[in-house]
Amino acid sequence: MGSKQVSKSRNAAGFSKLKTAESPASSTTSSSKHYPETSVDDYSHCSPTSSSARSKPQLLHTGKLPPKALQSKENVTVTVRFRPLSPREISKGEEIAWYADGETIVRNEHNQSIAYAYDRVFGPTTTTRHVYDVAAQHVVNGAMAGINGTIFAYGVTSSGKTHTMHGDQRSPGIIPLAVKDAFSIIQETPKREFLLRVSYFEIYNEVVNDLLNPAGQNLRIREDEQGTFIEGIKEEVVLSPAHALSLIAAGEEHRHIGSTSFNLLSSRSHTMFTLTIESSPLGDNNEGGAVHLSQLNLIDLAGSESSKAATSGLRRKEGSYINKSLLTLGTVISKLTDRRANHVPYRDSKLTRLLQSSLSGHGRVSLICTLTPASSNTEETHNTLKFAHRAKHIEIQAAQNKIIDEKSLIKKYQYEIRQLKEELEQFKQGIKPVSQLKDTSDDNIVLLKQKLEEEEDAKAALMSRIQRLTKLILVSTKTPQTSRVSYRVDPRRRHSFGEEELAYLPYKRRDLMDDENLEFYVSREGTPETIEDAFREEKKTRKHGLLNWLKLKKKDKSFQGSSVSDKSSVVKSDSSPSTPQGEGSNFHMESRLSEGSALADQLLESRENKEVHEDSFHEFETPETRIKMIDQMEILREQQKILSEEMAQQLKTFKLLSEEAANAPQNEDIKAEIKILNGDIKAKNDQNATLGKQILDFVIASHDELDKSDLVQAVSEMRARLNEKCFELEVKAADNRVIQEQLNQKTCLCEELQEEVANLKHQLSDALELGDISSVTSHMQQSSESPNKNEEKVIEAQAFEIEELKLKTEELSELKEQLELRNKKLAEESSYAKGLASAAAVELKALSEEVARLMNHNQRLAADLAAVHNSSVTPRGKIGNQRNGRREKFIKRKEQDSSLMELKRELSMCKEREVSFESALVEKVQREAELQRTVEESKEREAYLENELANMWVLVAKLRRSQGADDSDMQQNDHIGT
Ligand SMILES: Nc1ncnc2c1ncn2[C@@H]1O[C@H](COP(=O)(O)OP(=O)(O)OP(=O)(O)O)[C@@H](O)[C@H]1O
Repeated sequence: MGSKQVSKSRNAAGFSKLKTAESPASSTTSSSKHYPETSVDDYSHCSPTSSSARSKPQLLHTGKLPPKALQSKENVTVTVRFRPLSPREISKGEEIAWYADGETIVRNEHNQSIAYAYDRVFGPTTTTRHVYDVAAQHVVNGAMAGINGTIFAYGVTSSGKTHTMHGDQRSPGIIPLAVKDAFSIIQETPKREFLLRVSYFEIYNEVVNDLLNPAGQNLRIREDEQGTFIEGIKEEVVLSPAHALSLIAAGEEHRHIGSTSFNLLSSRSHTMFTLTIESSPLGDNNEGGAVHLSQLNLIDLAGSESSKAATSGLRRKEGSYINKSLLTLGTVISKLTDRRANHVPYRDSKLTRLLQSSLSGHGRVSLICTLTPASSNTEETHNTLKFAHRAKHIEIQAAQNKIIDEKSLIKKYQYEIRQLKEELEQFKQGIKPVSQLKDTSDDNIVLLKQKLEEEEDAKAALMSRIQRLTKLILVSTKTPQTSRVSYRVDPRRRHSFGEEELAYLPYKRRDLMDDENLEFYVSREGTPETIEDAFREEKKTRKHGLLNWLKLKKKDKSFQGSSVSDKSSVVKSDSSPSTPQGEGSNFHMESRLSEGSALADQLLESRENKEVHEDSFHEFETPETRIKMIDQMEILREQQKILSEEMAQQLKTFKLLSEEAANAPQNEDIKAEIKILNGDIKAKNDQNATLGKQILDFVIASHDELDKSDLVQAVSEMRARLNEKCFELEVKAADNRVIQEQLNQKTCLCEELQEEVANLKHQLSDALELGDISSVTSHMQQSSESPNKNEEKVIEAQAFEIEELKLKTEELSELKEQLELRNKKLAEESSYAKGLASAAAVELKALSEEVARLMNHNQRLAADLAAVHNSSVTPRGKIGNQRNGRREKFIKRKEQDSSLMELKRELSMCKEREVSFESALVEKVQREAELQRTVEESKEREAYLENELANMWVLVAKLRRSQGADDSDMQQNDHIGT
């Protein structure tokens, strides 16, 4: 069984750099050079799909056609596959938003003018087998002929990618169909021999994990002059479709799958299954023939998730990684189709890094876009259609990779087989039959017998190695003459899966959560346990396919007691006699195993197989180990056969010797030979019995082990769930740690700022104490008293600088003092002016009151005067009295006039004083403003001086430090000097 670890495996480019391993199936280190050739010896040119697959899509609603230049080149094959509306969508009353209009057009139900054309559009009832024939078969054919190929499914979550790529037992997907087809092509190509190996990995949250080797986590993507590759990924040589499918099934166990609101078993990672194909012309003299090397990459992408998806925690994190990588894929495809773009961002995600060679290289690419017709997904479906439309314009050039380098793995094995055969031939010629050793003495006979045994051992080892290597190289069982058409394969090749192969496919993979189980899911929707349970149930159901098969096999064995290899022939597909690989799931049994197997050494084999046999009791948990079991059974049976053949030969010799002994009864040598031969035959008989027992034990033990496998599976499931929970917790813990760290950082920052403020305050107050300066300077002076003459000048300069700084500081301090004094004076003046102003204001107020009083008085007098004047106009009879009265009044009036004059004078004087007070007040206000300005200026000056002072402190500190460094240098120099 070819299980090996290789350190490197090329990616989609098909560039392979292989590394040594011990087992025959191991890859070898090689710097194989291969050159793409434009002449393609392809098995697919007669594919019915090729013509349609190469027509261009056109965006009908814009009326745009692809440029002419594009039409002349080969493009990515882009097909679109609708899935039916799911029962859940139907129950929700969803309607069809997009539909397949004929074989090449997708149209929008609500806006008929929006339509896209592709190489082929598959409706919801199309079978995966038909999708394979149209979208994948030509890529597989090319890969078998040395042209790299990549097939990938793209679409939103739950649109049917995994259904299309993996499928289930009722409807096998593109991957099993491609694997089956690859082996069929080998059967149909009798002129070449092939070596197939597989790798399987996932990209989960931007981390590459090996699905064939659980220890291979977080693998690195590396690049060299030949392209991108994954460092340390495991590659396994495969011998039959069942073997390859068993590896996928084992790998799927490790893939990240989780339940989302859209899909109960949603792929949370992108997976890439790579089949590496090497082939060379058949025959022993094929040294000159070029080896074809290619890779077939089968990719199941995780689905893009819309923002509508109500996810949280881990699922959201996964979703964002998935969306980001798919977005990058979209950007890369846009750039590849935009002739003006000079940079394609392949490196932005691991997915695009690994797809780089496929998208930009010399291989065939087929993109299958899966769609849900549901109206709730209209926008997402439209985006997928646009993505598919862009992808159609990527130009590719299919070319065959031919390796000229002798170090290709198949060449290496072929060379080794030749060498071993030659060695074996030499051995055969070197071993003399016992009957030729008549003249030798007894001692010599013992020695010769020993030598003979050793040679037999070596011969057996050689045989065993030849067998193993031969088993790895796959050849057609058909002779070139019986082949229908050499190098051409029937385009309508059909793949019927044997029971054994189907067992590796999920029984009913990822059925919609709304299928038969819909009610169960819907009725209790929202409760996490329910979803969990459903998820578990679903996973269990998925495994039942394999488990049932194993149980079935167990029964078969107990009833029939026949070997597994026999069983494989029972599994031969009678349903399709035209399908070569359907004729036997153990393809390797039809390889060149039988060639020269008659002389295998049973001793060595039985020793090796005893170990294998014992180990194998613990290896029934996975399909992979089951394959090992089948192989080991085969080996045991093969050994039994070889042993029987050898015993028959020895019996023949024994018969001859007995006849000789009867003719010459005196000949002791013959008797001795007979004795030895007898012993040998007995030993072989015992070994045969042991082998029989081992086979029986093997069958019995496998029964028990198969029962245990249920338990083992349950435990591994629990373990997987536990791991998932742990991972979730880890993610949460990591989030918490990040938040905690951020909080700590903020607190630290706050503390630092507070410290800085305190420091600045402190420095300012220190700077004000000038005494410090002198102490610093004196310290500097002290430390500057260095004996080192070389440094004297520097120290002097520094001392001078410090002196200067000191002077400047003093000057500044004086200036500051003066300014402070001036400030003080100005402040005093200002307060005095303010006092004056307020006094003036009070006086002004008093004066204005006085003025108001006088004016009132004036008015009263004026009123009196008017009254007097009125009364002076009287009759003549009263003239005498009146004359006296007039005089009195005249005198009175005169008096009043003079007092009025006086009042007026007083008033005008008051007014004058008021004006003068007012002008004095204005002057004072002006003066005050001036003083205020001066105060401001002084403050500014003061701030400036403080700043200067702080700068000087910084300078002083620097000088101090440099002085310290100089001192330590000097001390060091002194130290070195001493
Ligand atoms: N063509 C189809 N015919 C019938 N059922 C289909 C078809 N395509 C998908 N389905 C069903 O739809 C469901 C979701 O499909 P699947 O798991 O393949 O989606 P997906 O795109 O791989 O989702 P995710 O990206 O979440 O992994 C499954 O139950 C599947 O059986």
